[in-house]
Amino acid sequence: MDYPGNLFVVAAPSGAGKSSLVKALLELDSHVQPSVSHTTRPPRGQERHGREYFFTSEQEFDAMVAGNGFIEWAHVHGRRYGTSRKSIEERIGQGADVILEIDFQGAMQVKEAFSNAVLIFILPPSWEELRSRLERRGEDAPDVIELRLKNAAIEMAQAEKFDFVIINELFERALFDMKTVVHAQRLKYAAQRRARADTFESLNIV
Ligand SMILES: Nc1ncnc2c1ncn2[C@@H]1O[C@H](COP(=O)(O)OP(=O)(O)OP(=O)(O)O)[C@@H](O)[C@H]1O
Ligand SMILES: Nc1nc2c(ncn2[C@@H]2O[C@H](COP(=O)(O)O)[C@@H](O)[C@H]2O)c(=O)[nH]1
Repeated sequence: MDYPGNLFVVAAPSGAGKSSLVKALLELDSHVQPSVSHTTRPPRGQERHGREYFFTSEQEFDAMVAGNGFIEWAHVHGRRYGTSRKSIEERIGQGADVILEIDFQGAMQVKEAFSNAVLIFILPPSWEELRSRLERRGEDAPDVIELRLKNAAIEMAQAEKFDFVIINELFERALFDMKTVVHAQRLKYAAQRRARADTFESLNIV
């Protein structure tokens, strides 16, 4: 199905900075809307239901899976996370651009279902910096940080399957790269739609 809005998917190992980059992009570009995922993990710190995530029970999550309620879902760091089908299809159907912050397994599922989706992978500049960002963030217990670093190796091996890879060393540089990808996709999509409309017109197809 062809939707008028664009779908952007941002994945990265935990701590690489994807939430910070997406937040900054949303502040600069009011046409891009965030997606709020469902998760079975408990809230951290100041997180609120419906803002960072919809925090759901295992049973609620099972029911959404059974009802085909997710465009993608995956086990990540021992919990389940998923993106609501209804919310995404409604918004891109109305012409909004939606950005998903999800893991690589989910990103691959999105590309299968939405071939026009643009997949962006964020890499940290080094392992030392990734560890230090997770530690400085101060939101995860040491054993959780170790698990996230272990999973990071598996996740980073998937980077080459993405359309774009951005290295988040200098934050402003990485943000500029992400903005460029978003704008380029809009221009490309608009040009494709115009070319198709022109062809239809010249062939007298309504
Ligand atoms: N370019 C950067 N330089 C230095 N610190 C950064 C940079 N980008 C992000 N950070 C910091 O690194 C930490 C991790 O960033 P963030 O929470 O955005 O990561 P994430 O990839 O979204 O992680 P998760 O998947 O666990 O949510 C935060 O404290 C953030 O302020
Ligand atoms: N496949 C999906 N992955 C998701 C989704 N929402 C978030 N995530 C990823 O989970 C990890 C951990 O997130 P955290 O908030 O617990 O630190 C991170 O890589 C997210 O990108 C989703 O809907 N689907």
